[in-house]
Amino acid sequence: MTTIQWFPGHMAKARREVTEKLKQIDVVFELVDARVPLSSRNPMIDVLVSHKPRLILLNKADLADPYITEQWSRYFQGKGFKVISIDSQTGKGTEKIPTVAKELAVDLLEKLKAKGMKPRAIRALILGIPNVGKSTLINRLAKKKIAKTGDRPGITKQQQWIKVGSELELLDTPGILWPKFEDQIVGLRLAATGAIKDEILDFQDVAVFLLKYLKEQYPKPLMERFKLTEINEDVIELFDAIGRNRGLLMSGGYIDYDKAAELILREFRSCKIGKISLEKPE
Ligand SMILES: Nc1nc2c(ncn2[C@@H]2O[C@H](COP(=O)(O)OP(=O)(O)OP(=O)(O)O)[C@@H](O)[C@H]2O)c(=O)[nH]1
Repeated sequence: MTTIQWFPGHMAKARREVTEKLKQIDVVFELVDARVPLSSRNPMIDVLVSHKPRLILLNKADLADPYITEQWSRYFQGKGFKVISIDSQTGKGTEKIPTVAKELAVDLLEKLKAKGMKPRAIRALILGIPNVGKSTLINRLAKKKIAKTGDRPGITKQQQWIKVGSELELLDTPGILWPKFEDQIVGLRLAATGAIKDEILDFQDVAVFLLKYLKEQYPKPLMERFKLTEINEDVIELFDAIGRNRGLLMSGGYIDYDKAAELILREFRSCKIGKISLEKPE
């Protein structure tokens, strides 16, 4: 996971670097987390890449609620975007990317043709906030390990194009942009997915937020995973029940809330509670 601290200077620099990269490319692949598609978008993305055709990739779809991911696809399509839901780890869905990229660049290809030029490969850039899966997707499309997790704003390296089939080329370094910070709920959603480091937000707060959400939206999977006989309205009671059932006790028989919070977050992130989305379209 990234170590970037997004101070204003770093944001300005990331923005400059992305603007520089955009000059070389035809289409943008905006990568978001399918569990939190709006919270995991950069707040300035629409302004920054307004002049480029864009494909929205709902990544980590293997972890998200398929029914809600479908709703998100329709939501973004309704806003005029092309959308594909993908799992970059296994590659599921990624095979559709070259064809959709070509559809997006149709105007460009027409222009080249009109000028009597040969059609060339479409050039794409992957753009997203930290930890959303940019490197995993680049490696998947390249069919080998290319992107290092050390590729950070500020570390200059020779950029190269990766061939993805015969009609698509991908910049081997992604564009990294900062997440939204202004909204507490956005921060909690990002923290729950692991996009924000656990030291930044109190992880007990994050676990409480998650548990409140799960008890409202996913009571059945929650009960099954933690062998609960009922969903208690009081979150502390829920913590207690989970802690007791898993034997997370301190001396004196008190529940170890730190351990219980850690467990809830870990099991959510590793999909053990189920395929869960933390955000729904309005
Ligand atoms: N389950 C699942 N995990 C994924 C997927 N894509 C990426 N990951 C995991 O998410 C974590 C972050 O992936 P990276 O590819 O390092 O993300 P990044 O956007 O390059 O991150 P930064 O380098 O911090 O900007 C890793 O643990 C990946 O294995 C996916 O589609 N499904």
